[in-house]
Amino acid sequence: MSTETLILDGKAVSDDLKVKLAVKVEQLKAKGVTPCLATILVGDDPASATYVRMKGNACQRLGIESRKIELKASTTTEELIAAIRQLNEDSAVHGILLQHPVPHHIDERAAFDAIAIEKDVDGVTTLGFSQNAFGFADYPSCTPAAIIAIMDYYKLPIEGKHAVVIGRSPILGKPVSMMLLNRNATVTICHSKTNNLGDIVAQGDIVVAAVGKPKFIQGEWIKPGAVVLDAGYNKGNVGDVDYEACAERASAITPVPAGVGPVTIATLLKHTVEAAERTLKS
Ligand SMILES: Nc1nc2c(c(=O)[nH]1)N[C@@H](CN(C=O)c1ccc(C(=O)N[C@@H](CCC(=O)O)C(=O)O)cc1)CN2
Repeated sequence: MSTETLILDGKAVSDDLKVKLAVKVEQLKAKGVTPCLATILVGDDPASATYVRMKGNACQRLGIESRKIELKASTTTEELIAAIRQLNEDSAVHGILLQHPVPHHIDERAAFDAIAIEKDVDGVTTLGFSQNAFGFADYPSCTPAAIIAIMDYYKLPIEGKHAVVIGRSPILGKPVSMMLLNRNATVTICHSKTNNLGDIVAQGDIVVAAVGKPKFIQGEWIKPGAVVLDAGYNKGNVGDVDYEACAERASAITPVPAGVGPVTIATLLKHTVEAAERTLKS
């Protein structure tokens, strides 16, 4: 790795966010409101169970209530939607998180869209996505928001830069592309059918890896001085970026672990606290 390369420390960014959140949680509690996040886990995917547990633990550490809903793998779309509607109606619940992915037989889009917009702290509904695309979402999707938060924390410029996003998922590649566009970057979105991927990545001043394939982004693709953000969370805590090789050329890079991941969780907590604050205003 070049000695010049800045390691973008997600733990530092998330700790900074959490310090501010702890104050807000205390203020809310003094007013009789305990922020509450309901997490829904369907089935028994061990990685998903780990992520949900991490979210619950993070809530607990900050004094946010977390309510864990665990549904069996055979749950139908209708049953899942009924559970979500119950949480929509529960005034003690401020945010709802449905862990992705759900088992294949479930219509995940329909389930996401059953979440009331004011409780969509994970930014997964079609309406939330659209609001984010227009640039006025209360709760943009958490990993995209985490990527922007890391860039802002380190004062890395976005405006005028060419951002290359690899991945087009509805909770990551697409929303982060819109957020970068709304910050006046020129955005290229690449995906599994993109020809000459390496040549396109090599044009990026900012490279966001959200492809879901371990060590997929090669060092020789990276333009010298580019900022590399790795949103990958593959098995064994391996990112989408070949870290050592990319760090040789990048001016700044997020590691995995301790890069985008912790900020994603802190962002979810931030949105939950904001949702609780909004109930006092309405
Ligand atoms: N409904 C959602 N589902 C999923 C999302 C999401 O944002 N909303 N994102 C991913 C997984 N994910 C959160 O759910 C997630 C993955 C990894 C981490 C993280 O902090 N990882 C650590 C390493 C893990 C560890 O310490 O054991 C790190 O990078 O340092 C956070 C969130 C898919 N599903």
